[in-house]
Amino acid sequence: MEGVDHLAHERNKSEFDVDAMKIVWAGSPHAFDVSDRISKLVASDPGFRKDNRSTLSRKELFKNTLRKAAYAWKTIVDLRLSEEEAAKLRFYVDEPAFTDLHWGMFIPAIKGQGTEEQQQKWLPLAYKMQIIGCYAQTELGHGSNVQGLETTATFDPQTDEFIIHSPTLTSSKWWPGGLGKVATHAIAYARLIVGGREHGVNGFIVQLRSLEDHSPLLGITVGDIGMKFGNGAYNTMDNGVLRFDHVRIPRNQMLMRVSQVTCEGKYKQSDVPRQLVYGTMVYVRQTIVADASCALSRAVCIATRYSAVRRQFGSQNGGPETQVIDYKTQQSRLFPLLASAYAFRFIGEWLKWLYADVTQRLQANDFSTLPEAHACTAGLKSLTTTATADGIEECRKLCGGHGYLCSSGLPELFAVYVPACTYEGDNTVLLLQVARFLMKTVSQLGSSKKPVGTIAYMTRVEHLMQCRCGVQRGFAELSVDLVEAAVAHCQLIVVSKFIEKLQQEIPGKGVKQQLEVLCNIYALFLLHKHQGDFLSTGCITPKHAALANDELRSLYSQVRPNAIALVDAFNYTDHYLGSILGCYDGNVYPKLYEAAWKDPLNESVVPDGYHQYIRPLLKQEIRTARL
Ligand SMILES: CCCCCCCC/C=C\CCCCCCCCCCC/C=C/C(=O)SCCNC(=O)CCNC(=O)[C@H](O)C(C)(C)COP(=O)(O)OP(=O)(O)OC[C@H]1O[C@@H](n2cnc3c(N)ncnc32)[C@H](O)[C@@H]1OP(=O)(O)O
Ligand SMILES: Cc1cc2nc3c(=O)[nH]c(=O)nc-3n(C[C@H](O)[C@H](O)[C@H](O)COP(=O)(O)OP(=O)(O)OC[C@H]3O[C@@H](n4cnc5c(N)ncnc54)[C@H](O)[C@@H]3O)c2cc1C
Repeated sequence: MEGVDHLAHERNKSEFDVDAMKIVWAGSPHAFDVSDRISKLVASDPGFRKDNRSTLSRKELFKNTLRKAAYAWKTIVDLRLSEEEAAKLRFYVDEPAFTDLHWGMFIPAIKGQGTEEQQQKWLPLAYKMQIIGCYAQTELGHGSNVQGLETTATFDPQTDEFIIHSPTLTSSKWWPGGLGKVATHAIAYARLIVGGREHGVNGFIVQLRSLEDHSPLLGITVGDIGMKFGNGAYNTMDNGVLRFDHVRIPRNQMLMRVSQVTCEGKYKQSDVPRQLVYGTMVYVRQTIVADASCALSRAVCIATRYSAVRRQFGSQNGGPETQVIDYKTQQSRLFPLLASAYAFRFIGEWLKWLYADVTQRLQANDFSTLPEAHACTAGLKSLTTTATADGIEECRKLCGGHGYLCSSGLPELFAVYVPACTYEGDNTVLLLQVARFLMKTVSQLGSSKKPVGTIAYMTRVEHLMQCRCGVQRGFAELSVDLVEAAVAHCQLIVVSKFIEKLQQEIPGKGVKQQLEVLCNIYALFLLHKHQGDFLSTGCITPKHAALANDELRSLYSQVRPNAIALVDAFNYTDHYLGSILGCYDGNVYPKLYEAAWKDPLNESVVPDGYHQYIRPLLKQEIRTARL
């Protein structure tokens, strides 16, 4: 039935003020207002239609993305949207594009690693999109090992230029988004060579394509690396390959905040740490953490609404069957994900604060919190993206067979999201960085350097002092355990920050109580999942483990009447969700039925290929049967 809210009875059950929860989710009344306005603007504009992505060929898909990006830019300019509104527009347009790398990495790299002069020259062009940039770091042979990159940038004092060169096949740049077909410029990372001496990897602004006709400049070979996982999904992005054949660029196109090369060919290092060359990655990891809650909450919203619509078994005297959301097993898989979505929302907020704080300190030449910021961004990026990718897949399974249909929105969401476990640092490689930071902290326990911030708890964990000799046995040998320790450390941060959030004043009837329930679910579910570790280390007794389990069951019952309202609080439009199973009104079956008939395969009753392949088969069977 059109216009009927099939989930109204669920909404009526809720015990808290959903509008107040929407503000908590958005971060502030202002953030809610911007998000609400822009999401409706995108949803109501046919120019941002996205329901046909999975049926387009790669070429059609890519051209459509170019159109959308241009249309989005025109909307931003025509409506004079603020930076915050433009970022929201990008979010709700919901289509990875070259613009992500331009705004998300190229511009931040110039801001973070360029001198004042370089920023003044390049940023105005980039802000107006008169040049389009990408971030070309990864090569065919090396991604994680940044120091292993092979591209060279050799200074030529005769001409005051750098010669950028790809000496081997494996030095070809490989993966950068936006590079394949669009970017006019790249921040290319290369080994700096001055006067025959190497000075590590640095970033260089290199023009790739003509600003007149888009053809590659002399010495540049560039193209797309090909189809990626899933239909639609990340194939809207032109991840590229790039080779340099002795490409010359002016000296002042080396990003010179961290180190400089003079026209006489002198190499100088600033008094800022070399690791700032990696600063753009820290920035993006922080944004990826903030984004994880969006992707997970979207999947959870779909699975929760559908679980309330779907009924299987349990009919009594001809009455309705049981809603699958009422099965305890369904709740035990779904509600921890709902709790995780909220937990990641708050950890994303906190990390944003931490990043702003470290940025401010760096500007004042205080580098003391950089290692912690690196460990937090790396570790939380790893934790939240792994949990989100796994969570989206679990939501697909929670939706049974219909979850496997593209119209559920879940296959594409998974395919778009899962590379987040790899890009901006492979998740295991990043956890090893956290482990290294933790072990460094352990080695300093007992010295005058007291751990602060997220590692302050270490002074209270006495047995860590005894661990020190164990780690000396070899980091690599113990790396599997160290990675587990790194995850545990990051989980502790997530739980602590959720608890801290609850210590703040949170207005709205019942809102805080709901968040307390979710926080307890998040923490107790972890305890339950890892009870073997907790028991074997004597942190809990079997009685504690059993109590935790009982408490979890009770918490799930408390969430149940509020589940639909808790996902309504994400305030997602049907356009953004892109899912028949997750539609607001819960009118799933008629919509699924209608959508099936719109599939291109159903355009004709008899399929193309019938005369060529089906009919001859059938005729052959008849002949065989007659024999
Ligand atoms: C539709 C159109 C709309 C238009 C709308 C327009 C408006 C739009 C507005 C906004 C849109 C914005 C959208 C943004 C979205 C962004 C999308 C992003 C997409 C992502 C695409 C992907 C990009 C990439 O993948 S880029 C490549 C990333 N590569 C990696 O991450 C490589 C991983 N490897 C490393 O990071 C390192 O090599 C390493 C850390 C693993 C090891 O490095 P190494 O040099 O070997 O270092 P090591 O010896 O281990 O350590 C030396 C010491 O340095 C410390 N350290 C390491 N890294 C860092 C760091 N980053 N910061 C600080 N310190 C670091 C390390 O701990 C060591 O310290 P110690 O004290 O010596 O122990
Ligand atoms: C969709 C997508 C978009 C991307 N966009 C960009 C971009 O815009 N710009 C850009 O420069 N790059 C980009 N990349 C590249 C990306 O950053 C790298 O792929 C990523 O950093 C992982 O590096 P790798 O491919 O070298 O993996 P590898 O390091 O080869 O990883 C392979 C395996 O080895 C393991 N491994 C590696 N090193 C260690 C170690 N020290 N100890 C233990 N295990 C280890 C890993 O855990 C993994 O299991 C993109 C990648 C993808 C998938």
